[in-house]
Amino acid sequence: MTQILRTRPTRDDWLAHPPRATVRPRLRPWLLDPGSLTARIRARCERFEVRVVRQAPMRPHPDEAELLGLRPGARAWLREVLLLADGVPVVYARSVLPRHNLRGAWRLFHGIGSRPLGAALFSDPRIVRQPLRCTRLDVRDARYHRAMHLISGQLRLPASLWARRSLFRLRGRALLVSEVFLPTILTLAP
Ligand SMILES: C=C(O[C@@H]1C=C(C(=O)O)C=C[C@H]1O)C(=O)O
Repeated sequence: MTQILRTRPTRDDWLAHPPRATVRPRLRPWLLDPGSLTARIRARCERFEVRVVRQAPMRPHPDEAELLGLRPGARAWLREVLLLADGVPVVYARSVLPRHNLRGAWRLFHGIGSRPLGAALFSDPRIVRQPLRCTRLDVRDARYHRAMHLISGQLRLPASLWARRSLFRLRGRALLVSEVFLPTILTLAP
C-alpha cells in the first residue's frame, strides 16, 4: 500500500496556540511573544548576529504562497537567515515578500543586509503585525530539511522543530516572516 505523504503543514496546521501537551514549557514563551524575536534574543546573550544565508527571488513553500495570495509556482523575494546568540545558531528565519510588494514601502527589505529585519519592522509604526501562528515541522516539510542543511555538522536536529510565523502589513501589502526554533534556543533563558 503506497503511503501518501500529505504536503504539510497546510494552512490549517498553523495553530493560534501551542498545544500544552506537545510544547515544552520553556519553548512556549518563544512561540507566543508578540514582540521582536531579535530583541528577545539580544536580551539573553552577549553577542547577537544575523547570518544572511540567501536573499533572492525564489518559489515560496505552497502554504506561504497561499497565505500571500500568490499563485502556485509564482516567485517572490525570499530572505533566509540564521540568528546566532554568542556564535550559536538558535533560529532559522525566512521572510517572503511578493515581488510586486518589493517596490514602494517594502523597499527596506532589499537593502537590509545583515541588519536584523526586526529592527526595521518594529521601528515603523505603519507596519502592523498580524496574529502569530505556530506549527511543528518534521521530515515531511522542506523547511525542516532546509534548517537541517544549514546547520549540518553544528547541531543534531530532533525529529521535529517548532516554528512560528506571522504576516506584517504595510499599506495593506504583506511580508511573511517565519521563524524555526532550533534546539539551542532552549539554552537561552525563557
Ligand atoms: C521579525 C523579526 O526579525 C528577525 C530577523 C530576521 C532577519 O533579519 O531576516 C528575520 C526574522 C526575525 O527573526 C524580529 O526580530 O522579530
